[in-house]
Amino acid sequence: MSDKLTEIMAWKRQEIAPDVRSVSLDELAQLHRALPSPPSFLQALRRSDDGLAVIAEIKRRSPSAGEIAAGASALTQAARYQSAGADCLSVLTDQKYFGGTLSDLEQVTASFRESPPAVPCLRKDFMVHPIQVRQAREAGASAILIIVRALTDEEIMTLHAAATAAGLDALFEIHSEAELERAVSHRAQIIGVNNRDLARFTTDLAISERLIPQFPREVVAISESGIHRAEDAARAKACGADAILVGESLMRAPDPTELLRSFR
Ligand SMILES: O=C(O)c1ccccc1NCC(=O)[C@H](O)[C@H](O)COP(=O)(O)O
Repeated sequence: MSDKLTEIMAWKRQEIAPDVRSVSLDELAQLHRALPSPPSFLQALRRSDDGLAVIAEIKRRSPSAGEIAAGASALTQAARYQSAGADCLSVLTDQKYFGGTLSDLEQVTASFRESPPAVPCLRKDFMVHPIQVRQAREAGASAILIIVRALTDEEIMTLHAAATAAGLDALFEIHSEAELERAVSHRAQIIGVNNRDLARFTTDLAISERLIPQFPREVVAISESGIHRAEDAARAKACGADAILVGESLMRAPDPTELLRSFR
């Protein structure tokens, strides 16, 4: 595992420790039945026009970029993405490294319920325990993130089962062939290639170009990170990506609608 990711994961385990308790699959299934069903993340990624789906990320800062949009309102940004026609949103809920909160996610999903269309939201955080899956479901998320390299197979199995019981999709994030193999062995339906090397903070779309053609046919393929312009999106599409996940360039764009259109 990379140094920064090791540091973030260690912090995350420490941060959630006070909230950790046993969370059964029954409890999550009951919660799922009690709450309104979130819109499907998986379905939104499978565009009927065969175009590239866009997952637009709300991200105020990051370890690699530093401040991106300090103090930006998650609600305002979500409304901009919604009117720009984003297929899904990714809402960073980690405070320490990314400046996000769970409350951002709650507010965004509530605003979509009040003013449709309800755009499916990924809880973008460093998941280590089913309690975070419960929080994600309560906050109105449609999906959670599973970073393959950061977790043991047992942890992945537990998180995946928890997500399924709670009615959430799981985005498996990978950066190598070995991680792809692990994601496939867990029957991942959605796999994202992170083009960012989390050790050196360089991004290289060639990682998507190498890995996505090796995906099983039925898996939804996402190219993540370092997508700034139409040509980057075209490269992702050309290697077989169904969707792209874009943070920094959309957060910095004076007009996300125009940039998002250019990606398609
Ligand atoms: O972005 C980082 O610096 C980072 C560092 C350590 C762990 C994860 C990190 N990023 C998470 C992401 O996956 C990106 O936010 C996402 O793919 C969007 O990337 P970008 O379009 O380049 O902002």
